[in-house]
Amino acid sequence: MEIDEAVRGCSDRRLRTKYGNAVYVVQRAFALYPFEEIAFSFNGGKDSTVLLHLIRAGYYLYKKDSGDIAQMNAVKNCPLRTIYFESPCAFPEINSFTYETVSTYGLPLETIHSDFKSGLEGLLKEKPTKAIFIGTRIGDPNAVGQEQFSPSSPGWPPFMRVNPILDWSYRDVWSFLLTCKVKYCSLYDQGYTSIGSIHDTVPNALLSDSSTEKSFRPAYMLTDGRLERAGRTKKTNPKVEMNSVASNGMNITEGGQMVSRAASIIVVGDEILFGTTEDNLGAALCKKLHAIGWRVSHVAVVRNEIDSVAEEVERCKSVDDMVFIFGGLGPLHSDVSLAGVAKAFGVRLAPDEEFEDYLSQLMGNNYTGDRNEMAQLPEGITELLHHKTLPLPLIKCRNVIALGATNMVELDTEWDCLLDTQESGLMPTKPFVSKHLSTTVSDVQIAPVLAKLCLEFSDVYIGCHRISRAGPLVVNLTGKDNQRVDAAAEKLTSSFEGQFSQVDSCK
Ligand SMILES: Cc1cc2nc3c(=O)[nH]c(=O)nc-3n(C[C@H](O)[C@H](O)[C@H](O)COP(=O)(O)O)c2cc1C
Ligand SMILES: Nc1ncnc2c1ncn2[C@@H]1O[C@H](COP(=O)(O)OP(=O)(O)OP(=O)(O)O)[C@@H](O)[C@H]1O
Ligand SMILES: [Mg+2]
Repeated sequence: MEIDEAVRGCSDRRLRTKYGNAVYVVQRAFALYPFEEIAFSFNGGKDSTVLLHLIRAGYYLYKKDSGDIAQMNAVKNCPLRTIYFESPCAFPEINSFTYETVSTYGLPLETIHSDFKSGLEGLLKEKPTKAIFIGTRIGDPNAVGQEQFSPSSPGWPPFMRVNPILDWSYRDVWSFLLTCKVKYCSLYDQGYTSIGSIHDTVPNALLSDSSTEKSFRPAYMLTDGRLERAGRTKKTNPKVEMNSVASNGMNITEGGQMVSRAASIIVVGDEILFGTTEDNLGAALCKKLHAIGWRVSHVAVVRNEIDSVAEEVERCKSVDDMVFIFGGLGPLHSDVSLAGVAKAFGVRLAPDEEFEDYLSQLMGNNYTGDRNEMAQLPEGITELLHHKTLPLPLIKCRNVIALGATNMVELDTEWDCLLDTQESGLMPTKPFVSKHLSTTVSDVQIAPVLAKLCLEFSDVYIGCHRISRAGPLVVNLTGKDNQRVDAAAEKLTSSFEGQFSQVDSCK
């Protein structure tokens, strides 16, 4: 079978893996559903062209595996029911390619002249249809939340959507089409990278050829697959969303500067909970945040477990402006932090080509394993924060930033990069001012005075700690308004004339 031979014989390991997974899904679909109750949704687009050839290969392998040797010669093609929703707004090139292709491959075509939903209702009424192959890929607006086998949505007629190329990237699609040397719609050679209707689709401006004004380079030359839909004028891919920063009601600006922002820190590490290692990065990050006027509301240490991470992220992301997460990043079994973040946001992990490029530049082909786990990032919510001093960009999922630092030096570097990168959202706010007052007055005497002071100065943080049970008590007054901190300190010291002395820090 020419497709199977072309891919298995090629040197592109990633393509071979993607192909293997996709034809496996195709074969399982043939094993699960009667052949006559499966349909193939084909529209002449590049993704459905890939799918066509995967279905042909998968069908061949399915027949081969089921020992149907007698039929093997006849299984050159796969006469699967094919549905095409034809629209008067389709490009003529798409129409002609669709008709030509079904004829070349002997596909029985059912053309539908209505919208998807009512067309499918009609189809299911007419003929039992249990499963439909669709060329949906991650990054398509309708792909979020889908799996390789996803039942149709509520409100839609009941069938199984089978998405064999769900995890394929733009580049995978072109590697496949070019490796297999199969025909695709001519529009893709004229700079179209994703094709909708004639009213909302133009060639992708990123492929415009500067030497000749009106010509465009072919679609396979687009290097950044995330810009595949740049030629689609109406619907855009919401993959990279604006930061959604939780409001804590304190983010008023003063002279253009944020007054207060709050962060929480999640440290992921079983070994910290076992007591075998100590976390010092969390404490260092608290200091750094404090130094730029951010309040840290919460530091948590959680297990290397998806649910533990997800629960903590879920709690923090909605109450704090920003959440920092340390540990549990990488290819090991215990590196589940990003899976936890994805779960907290209700999305799943999906391959990110750009991140994968960074990984392969850094580590060659050794990092991947067959499924490139390290390049899987939470789908639709991830932004990469680049900085020239970082070998790998930092990962930001809405208001959660994953830090890869494992020691102080690395933390210092990552921190400087975050401050230097506007997209991080880590803006310095009005700095805190603090006064530390030490006294030997007994707790019993000081308690009612401090309680009253807290009520009167609710905008000043008033905390106390002791170095030892018998030693002096240090009262810490921290706030954003110098005068208010001074006034609170004045009030406290005047209540205990001569019994307080100011110290430089908490020590
Ligand atoms: C065979 C088929 C099945 C579909 N099933 C669903 C579905 O279950 N739920 C849904 O919301 N949309 C469904 N859709 C619609 C797609 O989500 C999407 O709107 C469609 O592919 C158009 O994409 P476009 O708007 O980018 O052209 C289906 C489309 C097709 C062709
Ligand atoms: N008009 C249609 N008729 C039949 N199937 C369709 C139609 N439109 C979309 N589909 C199904 O939905 C899938 C996803 O559509 P989409 O437009 O994203 O991909 P494509 O058309 O194959 O490629 P491209 O992204 O380049 O347009 C298709 O591969 C096909 O299975
Ligand atoms: Mg299309």
